Amino acid sequence: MRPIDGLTVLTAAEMRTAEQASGVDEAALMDRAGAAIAEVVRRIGGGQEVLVLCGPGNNGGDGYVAASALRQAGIPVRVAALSDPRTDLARRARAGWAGPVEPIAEASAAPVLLDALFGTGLSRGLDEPVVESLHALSIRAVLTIAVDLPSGVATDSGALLSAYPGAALTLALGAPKPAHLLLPAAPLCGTVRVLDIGIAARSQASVLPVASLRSPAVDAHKFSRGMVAVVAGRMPGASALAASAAARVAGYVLLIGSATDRLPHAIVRRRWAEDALFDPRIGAVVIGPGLGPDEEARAKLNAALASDHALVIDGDALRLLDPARLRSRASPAILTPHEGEFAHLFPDVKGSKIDRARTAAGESGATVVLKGPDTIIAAPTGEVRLAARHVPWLATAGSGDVLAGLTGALLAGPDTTALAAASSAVWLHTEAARIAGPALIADDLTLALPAAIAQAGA
Ligand SMILES: NC(=O)C1=CN([C@@H]2O[C@H](COP(=O)(O)OP(=O)(O)OC[C@H]3O[C@@H](n4cnc5c(N)ncnc54)[C@H](O)[C@@H]3O)[C@@H](O)[C@H]2O)[C@H](O)CC1
Ligand SMILES: [K+]
Repeated sequence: MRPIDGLTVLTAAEMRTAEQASGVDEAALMDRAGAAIAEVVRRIGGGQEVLVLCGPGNNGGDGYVAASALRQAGIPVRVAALSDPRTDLARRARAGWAGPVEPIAEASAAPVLLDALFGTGLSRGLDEPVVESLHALSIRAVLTIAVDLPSGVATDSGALLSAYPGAALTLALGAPKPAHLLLPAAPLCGTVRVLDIGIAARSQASVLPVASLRSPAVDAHKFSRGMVAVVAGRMPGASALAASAAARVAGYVLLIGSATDRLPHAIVRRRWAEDALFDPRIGAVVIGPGLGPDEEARAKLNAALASDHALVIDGDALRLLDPARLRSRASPAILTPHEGEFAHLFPDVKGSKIDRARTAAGESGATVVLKGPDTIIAAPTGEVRLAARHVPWLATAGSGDVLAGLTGALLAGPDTTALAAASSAVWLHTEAARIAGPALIADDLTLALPAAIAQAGA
């Protein structure tokens, strides 16, 4: 049983391909899955009675195998089914279960509820009477565990096809799926752990790994650690937050055109001028936090786009940007839109959150950080990282400005890529929020960054 950080994420179709490519007989895979599920249930169920709910497909098949293994281990276990099994594999698993099978509507509750109704094959919402039984049994259970996925969530989009009571634990088979990470499904999964069933998972998507940062090299100097220019605008507090966050990572932070001097003294200030960005030592420019919507903002964005620098484009600058202008630039760009900004930037891009982020990155040639409780980072290559953790306290003014500054600082650093910089920034941002704790304000995030950076190994 493994935590999901850094693991490859598979869609339902990719899971089927991986299963076929594994060379392992399908029945053997189901036996492994069922045995692994039973082992976890036995360990954490404390010997209490288990009720296994089995659906008609192979998710139900996993349930029958797990029930048989639990019974063999001496755990009291009952099985309730929706209908007879409909796949050969599930029929085989059902045949291996020596006990009775109750109709789900008549089943009485047990302290441990194992939901093996539907997995990756769910194609529509569960029938209403089934939803009602599931809720009634879950309310009376002490512990609800979902096999592979909570029954009712769409594997690839995380959409909720029918109401689900919520599991404490979801045991993902072989690999995490998008629904384990995307809203609204993700919180209904509870803790997600992966059971290894001997499948090699390959795809371009993975769960955001724990950031891995190195301390500065022994011979580091401030410029070799990275120099960031933060372009200020009409609301100086926002760029001050971005610069303050950047200063925790970069060796040198230049704040350009800011009207506030309420800043750490470590941040160097300069007036805005047409040539303000003409400094070859600049490793990345952050533009957007507090920039404003006016002509001056437009001129600053034009200057940033005309420069050779790597860019982090956030906030107000996303309202002014034509993403087509990024295509001709040689240096990387990172866009950090929330859903509203994304819709403004890419009005024709539709699909699941993963599809949209990936298409936008492919079209613009930029790395796209589509922010939200289920932040997704997509690179133009099609690579995608899905954030696994979220701290709701991050929904506060200035939080995005801190992320933009942090992203710029990491992008300006040595030996990195836009995808790596954005990934580490998102991880550090959440970790700083976790450390700052409830009722945080954005300023607290900058103060918590040293501890977050230490957690990332630096
Ligand atoms: N892929 C693997 O490596 C392994 C997967 N295992 C398990 O198998 C399921 C996927 O099984 P599948 O049979 O494809 O799908 P489901 O069990 O999710 O059920 C599909 C079944 O149900 C019908 N159906 C769909 N939606 C509904 C609905 N709302 N109401 C009624 N019926 C519905 C559909 O037509 C199918 O007949 C995967 O999640 C794993 O748990 C293996 O056992 C291990 C290897
Ligand atoms: K399930």
